[in-house]
Amino acid sequence: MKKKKILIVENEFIIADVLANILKTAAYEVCGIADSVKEALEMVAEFRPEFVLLDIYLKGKLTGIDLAHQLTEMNIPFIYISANSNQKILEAAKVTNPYGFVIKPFREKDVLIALDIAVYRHENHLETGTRQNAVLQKKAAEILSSSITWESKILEISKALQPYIPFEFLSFGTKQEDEVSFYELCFSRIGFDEYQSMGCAELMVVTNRKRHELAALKSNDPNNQMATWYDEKELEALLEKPSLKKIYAERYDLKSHLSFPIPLGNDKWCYFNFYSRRPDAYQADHLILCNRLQPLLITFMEGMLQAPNSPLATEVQNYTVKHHKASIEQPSPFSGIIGNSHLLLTVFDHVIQVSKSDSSVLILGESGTGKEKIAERIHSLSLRKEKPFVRINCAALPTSLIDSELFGHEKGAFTGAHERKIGRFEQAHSGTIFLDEIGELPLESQSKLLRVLQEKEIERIGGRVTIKTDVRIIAATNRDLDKEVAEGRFRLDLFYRINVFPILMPPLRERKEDIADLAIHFLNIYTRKIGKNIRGISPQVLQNMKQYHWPGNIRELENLIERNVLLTREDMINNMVLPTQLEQYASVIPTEATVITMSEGERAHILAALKKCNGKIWGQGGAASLLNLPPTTLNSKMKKLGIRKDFGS
Ligand SMILES: Nc1ncnc2c1ncn2[C@@H]1O[C@H](COP(=O)(O)OP(=O)(O)OP(=O)(O)O)[C@@H](O)[C@H]1O
Repeated sequence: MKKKKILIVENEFIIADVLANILKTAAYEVCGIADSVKEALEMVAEFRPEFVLLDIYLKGKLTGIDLAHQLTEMNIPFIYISANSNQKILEAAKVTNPYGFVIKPFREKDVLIALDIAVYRHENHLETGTRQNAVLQKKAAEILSSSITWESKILEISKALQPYIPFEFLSFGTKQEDEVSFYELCFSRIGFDEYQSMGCAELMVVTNRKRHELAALKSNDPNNQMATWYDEKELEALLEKPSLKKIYAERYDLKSHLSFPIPLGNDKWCYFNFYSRRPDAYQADHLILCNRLQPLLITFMEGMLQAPNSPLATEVQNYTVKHHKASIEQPSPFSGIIGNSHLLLTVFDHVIQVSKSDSSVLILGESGTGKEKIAERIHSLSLRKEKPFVRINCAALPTSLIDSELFGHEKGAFTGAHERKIGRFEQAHSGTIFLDEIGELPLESQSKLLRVLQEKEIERIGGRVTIKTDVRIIAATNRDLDKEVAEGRFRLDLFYRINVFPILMPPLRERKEDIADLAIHFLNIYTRKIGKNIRGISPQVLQNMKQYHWPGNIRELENLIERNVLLTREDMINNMVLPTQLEQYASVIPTEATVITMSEGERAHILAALKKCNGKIWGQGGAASLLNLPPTTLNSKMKKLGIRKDFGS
């Protein structure tokens, strides 16, 4: 095997020397030792290391964290080796997404295991990248050769990008050349595979503006020539002036943005402008991805220039887009998993992205958010779908039985082992094992599990032979594993090994738009099961359900619907007792003991804030900042609650 080239960035000579010796003995190639960011960058340029081990404090003003950001942009993986325990610095280091973290003083073993895990994770990352490119290339060729309309082709390529660059809204357009020409095509995501399209004609109707007015607004947008991302704050700053982007952001409640320009030759440019409702959907990683995808998209757009009726080649002014909704031709891979909120759609995108690979997946989220459901779906969409899916709940087994449950035992291995037992890993051979509640696994079993993951072989308890296993790992936990690692209850090396592809399940209170659909879904299930004829749930009950905070998430909602189906005597659920949150509102609304609904409480709260700010919403001293809400969210809440800007209602 080729020796991996490693650069050490460490200002303490003795430690650097010890590290170099450890690495050389383990057959790594140390291509240099730098003691400052400046020197490190020179060595990176000269030797192109495959990995960097870096300390946080170095010679000079710049730190290892500054270097880490640059390494990310150059796509060079790194591991921190540091004695720093300052929480703020550790947080800043974590944001740079290292491949590992070794704490000083370290043992030889710590460094080698961290490197081993980092190499595994990076290879996984590269494999995913190569696969992504191959998949996209194939997809782009299929789209180009298909006989669908021009705008459908743009939609299809945007959809193909969705798993890699997530968006709830996308505008595709050309650079604004003059005051008259104007070309924009927008897609708003309304379901997993459902998008609503808008062309120039619709934009004119929706915004109540003429073409030249839209053109003037668009000319206020910056013409980036490189992919650029904007988080919530940066987007707010970008949208201070009236512009087309501002209209989109306000109308669709968009919080972050990534502009991805594609050069078409002769100083012509087109743009894929991605927007998300999440404030932090785009990061530096996306710029690397854009860089990688740009050649592919240039080829695609060149193909599109040749396509019949290409608005890029013909007179743009004559072009209008028919309003259409993307049709769903195939059954959704997520049927049975209810919800259309953008947070859940992001989870679906991640599932699609990871399911075909063999990467380990770590599903994080509160209890009852659907982690197991997602784990099953990853398996059923994977190439292992015909093979076993074996679930084990690490919290449900007594410590003494975990090892024999996971790895099996031989007859007579311990008192009570009357028969040979095949463990779950063996049962899952060539399939998937789902380690639920992995955060509960005792430390001793964690070491054994790590060994199995590294060596891909197991030994039954009391057995002498090693058995090869080929098992894909999906783990889930509702614990904060970072904290568990920090407090010594979870092994750092195991954490890095399983945390290759994290998927975060949103709590129900953050996707309230899914509550009504879920409630109806469970109502249908339980009326059928229990044999009652209940037509629906009253709007008022649904409204109250939306105000509730659902600590038990979907499981709690499911149980509540089941109970209400049992209890209801009418043909409609008109009453539902929910644990109240009224105490929370009591301090906000100083009325007598009058019971008010949640929306009344929200309305009173907003009105009070508007009054205090004299009706000002945006900027400093505005109601939005007082309520700690983005102004766009406050605006849409006001619209929903029927509060006018002059704060009448
Ligand atoms: N989006 C969804 N649509 C329909 N049913 C769902 C959805 N998400 C979860 N459920 C249902 O909610 C219940 C809880 O889901 P699940 O067991 O997957 O959650 P979990 O996060 O694994 O919980 P725990 O951490 O407690 O094990 C299950 O009955 C599951 O079928």
